[in-house]
Amino acid sequence: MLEVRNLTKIYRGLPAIESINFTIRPGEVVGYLGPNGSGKSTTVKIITGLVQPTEGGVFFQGGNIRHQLERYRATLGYVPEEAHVYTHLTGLEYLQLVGRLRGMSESLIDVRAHVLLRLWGLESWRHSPIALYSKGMKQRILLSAALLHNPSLLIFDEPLSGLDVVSARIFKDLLEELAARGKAILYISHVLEVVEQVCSRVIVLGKGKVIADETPAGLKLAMQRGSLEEVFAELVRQHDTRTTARELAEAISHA
Ligand SMILES: Nc1ncnc2c1ncn2[C@@H]1O[C@H](COP(=O)(O)OP(=O)(O)OP(=O)(O)O)[C@@H](O)[C@H]1O
Repeated sequence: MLEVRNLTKIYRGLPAIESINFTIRPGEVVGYLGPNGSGKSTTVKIITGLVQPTEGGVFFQGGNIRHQLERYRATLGYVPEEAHVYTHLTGLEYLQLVGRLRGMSESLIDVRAHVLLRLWGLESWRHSPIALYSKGMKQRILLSAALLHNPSLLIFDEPLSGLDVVSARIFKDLLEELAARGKAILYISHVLEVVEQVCSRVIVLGKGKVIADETPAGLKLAMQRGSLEEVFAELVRQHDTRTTARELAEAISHA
């Protein structure tokens, strides 16, 4: 469904990502992992059509997204890590705004918004400004906004951020339901324990390049490691974290 082909982005002469290739098929939940600065956000900005690549392209159902940006965006649901929400709007007004921007009919917006608000436990807050919502409530509104138009491609960047245990559980089960309904899902996160639970495949980035694209089980087997976290540490050759932690603690205790 989504094909990222030979994607390169150069900022000020330096590559943020270099020759990235991968596909996401319907029904797949693909984890996109990498250390800070490895190029995850840059890839997502290009996939969502916000930034143009220096080379390569993103193809949705065979066509380059640049030639069908509006139609493509209508099939895309995106939950960014740091969202700018109009906090003076109520939860219901925000969903109505998002639905109108996506060209949905008023009656469909009304039905879907009420169901989503009820299922996320936000019904009694629907007429309150988002400014009064807790972090987890805001996150549930963002998830609702991404799902409102029933997109076929979903991109979630740290979607569990701020969610309590029950909401996080609902979200993880929801991912399974959406995948079973043929959605293609890209899941960006540093929480590898969850990635291992929810992703059918993981792509690991290191310094702007894909260094692994495998199932979590395949990666663990190939690298003879017990958890995805150990595989990740090995792949990106993270330095000795214990020593760095000790040096940090010592640095602040010596004036
Ligand atoms: N607008 C920009 N101008 C210049 N350099 C940029 C720009 N955006 C990103 N970069 C650089 O590109 C590289 C990749 O950054 P990116 O934000 O994609 O990484 P990331 O994997 O999302 O990191 P994090 O996990 O910290 O969010 C970094 O070296 C970053 O400094």
